[in-house]
Amino acid sequence: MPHDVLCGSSHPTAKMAAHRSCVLWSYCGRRWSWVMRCYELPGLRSAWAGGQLGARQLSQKKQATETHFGFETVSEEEKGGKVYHVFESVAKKYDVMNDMMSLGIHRIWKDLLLWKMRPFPGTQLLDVAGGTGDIAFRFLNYVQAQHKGKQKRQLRAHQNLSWEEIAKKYQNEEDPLGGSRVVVCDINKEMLKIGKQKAHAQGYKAGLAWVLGDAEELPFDDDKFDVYTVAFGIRNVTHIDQALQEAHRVLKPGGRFLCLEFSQVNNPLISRLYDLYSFQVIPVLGEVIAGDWKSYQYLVESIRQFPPQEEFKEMIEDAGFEKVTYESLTSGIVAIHSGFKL
Ligand SMILES: COc1cc(O)cc(C/C=C(\C)CC/C=C(\C)CC/C=C(\C)CC/C=C(\C)CC/C=C(\C)CC/C=C(\C)CC/C=C(\C)CC/C=C(\C)CC/C=C(\C)CCC=C(C)C)c1O
Ligand SMILES: C[S@@+](CC[C@H](N)C(=O)[O-])C[C@H]1O[C@@H](n2cnc3c(N)ncnc32)[C@H](O)[C@@H]1O
Repeated sequence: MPHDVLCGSSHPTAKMAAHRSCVLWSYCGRRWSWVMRCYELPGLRSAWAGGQLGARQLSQKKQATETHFGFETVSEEEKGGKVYHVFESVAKKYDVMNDMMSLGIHRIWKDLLLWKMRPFPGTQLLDVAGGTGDIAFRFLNYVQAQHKGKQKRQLRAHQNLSWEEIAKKYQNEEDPLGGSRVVVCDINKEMLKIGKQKAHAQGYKAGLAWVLGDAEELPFDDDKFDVYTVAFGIRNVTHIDQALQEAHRVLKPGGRFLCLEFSQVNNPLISRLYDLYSFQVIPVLGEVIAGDWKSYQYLVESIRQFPPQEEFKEMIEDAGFEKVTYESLTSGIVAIHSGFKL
């Protein structure tokens, strides 16, 4: 019964909670303890139990300072520190964990993000919550390959060049990226440290900068970037609406917002298997590979707290983006949302 009541509610927090309870119902069956945890969300328990105006007003006041960290209710001040600790703790094993958990599928999702972006020569990209640099490295590979292709086509077009002239053209090429640049911005020093080590080991140098910064308060001027990406990052931010407004602020008019994030699975059978896999396998892998069950428990819980495709689309529109669309991948395990600053 509470499930129906919550699903019918129009209050945003209740709507999100209703979504969560739907997810947990389908997974939990008769595991009442999990269902009860849904009602421990900010404000909901008192609104449900009290059912009186006073209690509701009180809970709404509480909502202003409380948020969630996975399935746990924490104060907004606490959340940032807890998220910081998670990524500080997993940084060294982050990349190997992603390959193990997804059997490499996360690489395909990240490639698809780049193919969707189709950066043009000279693109200025800001990759927020960029962590160990996966999106940035893909971007550099893409623009370098694109620039080489363009150079080859230009040379082929000049039929009568001597080999010396061709060699000279290659040697004089000052910028193999054709003016494109990427800034990786992340709040976590340890994640950036691993990213920089990877960049050094893999030979990425030009066109790449690492900046310590908060998605909610970006250390960049207005109208600076052509593209803003955030991959598996926005779910961890305390005030998602603020991060979206910051994305809008730093993009140039005409600039594009692209977000790759976990979303809602749309196939009931896959959803069941995915829930089983998430809750029974991922924390175990976290413990065995990274020696960190809790951080991977947080990962799977935070995925269930994140709004589904349509709701997140509306949040992006509320931040001022236009022509907002999304594409669900792998049955909705993840989705790529896109929007433009016009
Ligand atoms: C702390 O925060 C974080 C830390 C991080 O390291 C990363 C992130 C951000 C996240 C990423 C960058 C991506 C990370 C990727 C994932 C979280 C995984 C996403 C999951 C998938 C792509 C696989 C989805 C799985 C299914 C659709 C269900 C299929 C599952 C099964 C057939 C297994 C069902 C499980 C059970 C019945 C439970 C008992 C099973 C066992 C003990 C055997 C264990 C089996 C395996 C290890 C096989 C694993 C199978 C797959 C990966 C399936 C792949 C197939 C498909 C996609 C169809 C971050 O925030
Ligand atoms: C799951 S990782 C994603 C890393 C990378 N984008 C990828 O796709 O592999 C999430 C990242 O978000 C960062 N993060 C969390 N909260 C943040 C915030 N408020 N501002 C900037 N980065 C944040 C974490 O430090 C972490 O590096």
